Amino acid sequence: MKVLNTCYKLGILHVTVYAFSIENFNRSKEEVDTLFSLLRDRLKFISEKEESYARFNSIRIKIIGNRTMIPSDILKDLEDIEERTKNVSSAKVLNVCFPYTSRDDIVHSIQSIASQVELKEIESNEHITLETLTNNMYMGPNTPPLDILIRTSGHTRLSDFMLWQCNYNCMIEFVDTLWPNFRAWDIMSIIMKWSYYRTLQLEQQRIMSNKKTDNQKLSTDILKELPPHPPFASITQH
Ligand SMILES: CC(C)=CCC/C(C)=C/CC/C(C)=C/COP(=O)(O)OP(=O)(O)O
Repeated sequence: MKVLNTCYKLGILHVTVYAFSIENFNRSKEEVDTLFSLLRDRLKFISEKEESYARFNSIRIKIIGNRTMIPSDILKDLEDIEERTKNVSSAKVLNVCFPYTSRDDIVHSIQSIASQVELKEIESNEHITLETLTNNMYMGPNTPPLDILIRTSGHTRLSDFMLWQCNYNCMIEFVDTLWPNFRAWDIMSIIMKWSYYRTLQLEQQRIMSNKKTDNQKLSTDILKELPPHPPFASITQH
């Protein structure tokens, strides 16, 4: 909640967490059963304690992923939370990926498009476009672009998370911190870093559009005009 609140306070209204991957079903039955029973307890707690629920009340919670894989009692509780938070007045969204993998998301998107049109129309290719694929992902249409993807725990792999959404400008940040130790400051330092690089990028674009000189001179000019490296860079390098 602290990380989430920091994001919302800094104006990041869409936050997505990878709660459980489809691959996680391959862990031992004992581990999967334990995780699901933890989830059952937690869901019961959220539903029973109005006070706890109220903390979530201004946040729209969406379940992103393959619902056919969720046990029916858990799915019912999750959809109940989705329903109760669907019309919240604020624009804050928490996407919970459960159970999810990007490749399943992409297959689901294509299947969803195929179910909407005749097979012979699909053959003409006009229905499979960047836009239709994006709009039919589990996140649904009108989802803002992904700006920052953070992988905790020191692993430098994405474990099949948001591959489609990692577009040209997305910053991917790998941190050594384990998720239970991840604090508001960790998210703040990453956002400051992103904000610096984004400013840099926009500044480069501005300078490029203002200058009509040769490329060699252009890169020297840009270097001279850019702001100095931020003091917080050393903090993000553990
Ligand atoms: C109550 C509840 C549902 C708890 C879920 C806890 C849990 C298993 C979280 C996993 C989160 C996740 C999908 C991490 C991806 O990396 P990974 O470590 O799974 O990927 P890897 O296989 O690439 O290491």
